[in-house]
Parts: sequence; structure tokens; C-alpha cells
Amino acid sequence: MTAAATVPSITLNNGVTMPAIGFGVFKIPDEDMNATVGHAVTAGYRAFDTAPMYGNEHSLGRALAGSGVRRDELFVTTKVSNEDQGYRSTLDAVDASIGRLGLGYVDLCLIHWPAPARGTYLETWRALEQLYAAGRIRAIGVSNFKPDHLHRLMEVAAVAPVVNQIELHPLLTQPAMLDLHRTLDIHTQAWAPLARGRLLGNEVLQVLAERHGVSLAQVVLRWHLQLGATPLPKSALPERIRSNIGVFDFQLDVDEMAQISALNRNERTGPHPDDVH
Ligand SMILES: NC(=O)C1=CN([C@@H]2O[C@H](COP(=O)(O)OP(=O)(O)OC[C@H]3O[C@@H](n4cnc5c(N)ncnc54)[C@H](OP(=O)(O)O)[C@@H]3O)[C@@H](O)[C@H]2O)C=CC1
Ligand SMILES: O=C(O)C(=O)[C@@H](O)[C@H](O)C(=O)CO
Repeated sequence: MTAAATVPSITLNNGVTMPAIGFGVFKIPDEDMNATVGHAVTAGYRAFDTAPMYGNEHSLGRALAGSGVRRDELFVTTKVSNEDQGYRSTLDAVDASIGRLGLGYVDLCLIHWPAPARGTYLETWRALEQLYAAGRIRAIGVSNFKPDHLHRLMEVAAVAPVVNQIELHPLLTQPAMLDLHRTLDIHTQAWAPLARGRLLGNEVLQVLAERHGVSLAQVVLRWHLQLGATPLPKSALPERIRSNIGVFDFQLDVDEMAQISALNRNERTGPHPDDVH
């Protein structure tokens, strides 16, 4: 059996450390969760990304509790759904998430979408700050925030977001967002890092994969790491779960990074943040 990958940690702006790659569980059904988490843990993943919207917080929590990995070695992220935004409703919703996960506390909790038409992300943030101060969440952040949402939040926030989890892959490279995150000391997490399969067969990536003796997906995930972003690949297949984390023993050079970034087409696989209510 292949040895588990050794995954470096990154330090968030509040001093909490987080593995440099995480495992996304969107669309992992409850009945498959134990086996999938088992494969992920064996491969070396310690960070897991879920949300109430995925309907699998309970099965993820149970699978992690039974995984044999100590709680303090795990890093579990969940989110506040759009319909739960608001001060009181966020307190209740996060309480419910912590209960479903059953792991005592959450490592990172994000506002899932800014949902600007609701006008409630600032009061939602105030509730997350309170849960953070109470020690129920080790770090708080946002997801799918555009620059104007981030600036508005930073104007009033007592606690700065540690991450902004955005769609990021070679078809959607978001250089301005990455620059802004660096300026604000907010770490970038990348959802749909593999563009949900749309990159398979890409010739530029295929040439790089062959040159380095790795898979196309590994080239893409390595590109994320070298950009300073934390990718959250999802796979239901043991072989892909294992290989997707094998990205810490090769290096892309400056020209190779540029070739990958040049694939940008500003193409989203998911909705634009302003369109999600
Ligand atoms: N904050 C947010 O708004 C969002 C957050 N997310 C998070 O990001 C995670 C990942 O995003 P997701 O949308 O799943 O997209 P991904 O880019 O991770 O793509 C997943 C798809 O790629 C396939 N795949 C995985 N590994 C490989 C490989 N090595 N070779 C070929 N195909 C592969 C998977 O198929 P198979 O399973 O068959 O291997 C699946 O179809 C989610 O699980 C979730 O945690 C996602 C969307 C929005
Ligand atoms: O997975 C998530 O966290 C999402 O919000 C996405 O599913 C998003 O709603 C989407 O891309 C739907 O196609």
C-alpha cells in the first residue's frame, strides 16, 4: 500500500493552522461516506469541507469520529446557508451544524454565499464573531465574496475573515481576487479546483503531466498550491482520492505556471456570486 501523503500546513491570519489541501464532500452520499472518508484519511487528508446544503454533515462527522484520527488532527469546515443568514438564525444554524457533525466544535465556518440581495451578510458575520469568541468555531471566513462584499465586511468586522473560498481553476483564474486576498491577508481556498472535470483532455495540461510523470489533475492541484491557494478536490473514487493528494513532491517552473494561468477563459462551472440569493 502507498504511504499517506505528508501535507504541509498553512497558518491563517488568526494563527490557526490548516492543511494545504482539503477534501470536498459535496455530492458524497451518506451511504458512501464511511468508505470515502476512510480512503481520504488513509491517503493523508485531514481537512474536510462540507455545508448544510450538502446534506451530509451528520455522515461526515460520524465517519471522521470513527476514522481513528484524533480530533485535534482534523480540520473540519462547514458553512452558513443563505436561508440561515441573519444574526439569530446564524447562531441557531451553526449550533445545528455543530450538533449534526458531532465533533464538539468546528474548525472553520464560512458564510456560504454573500447573497447580497438579502442584505444580511454583515449581521451574519456578527453572529460568527460571537461563536468564534465563545470558542465554538476556531476560525471564521467567507465564501464567494466579491471585492465589494469583502470591503464592506472589512469596514465593520471586529474579526477579519481568515479565508475566502472561491471558484478557482485554470479556466477561471481570478487574478484580481488573489491579489486582493494577499493585500487583505485573507487566504484563498479553491472550490471546483478541477473545474468539475472540464479540464480533462486539455492538451497544455496533458503535456505538463507527461513531462512531470503525474496526472493532469495533479498538475492542476499543484498550480493551485504554487499560487498560494488551498484546493478542495472532490472524488468518489479511491484511486483519484489517493492521487489527488500526491502533489507535494514535484514543482512547476515559472513558465509552466504561466502556461496554465493562460488557459483562463473566465469560465465558471457554478453560479456568479451576485446571482445567488
Ligand atoms: N463554497 C462553495 O460555494 C462551493 C464549495 N465547493 C466545495 O469544493 C469541493 C470540490 O468542488 P467540486 O464541485 O466537487 O468540483 P471538483 O473540481 O473537485 O471536481 C469534482 C469532479 O472531478 C472528478 N475528479 C476528481 N478527481 C479527478 C481526477 N484525478 N481525474 C479526473 N477526474 C477527477 C470527480 O469525479 P469522481 O468523483 O467520479 O472522481 C468529480 O466529477 C466540493 O466538494 C465542496 O466541498 C464546491 C462548490 C461550491
Ligand atoms: O457546492 C456548493 O457549495 C455550492 O454552493 C454549489 O453547489 C453551487 O451552488 C453550484 O455550483 C451549483 O451548481
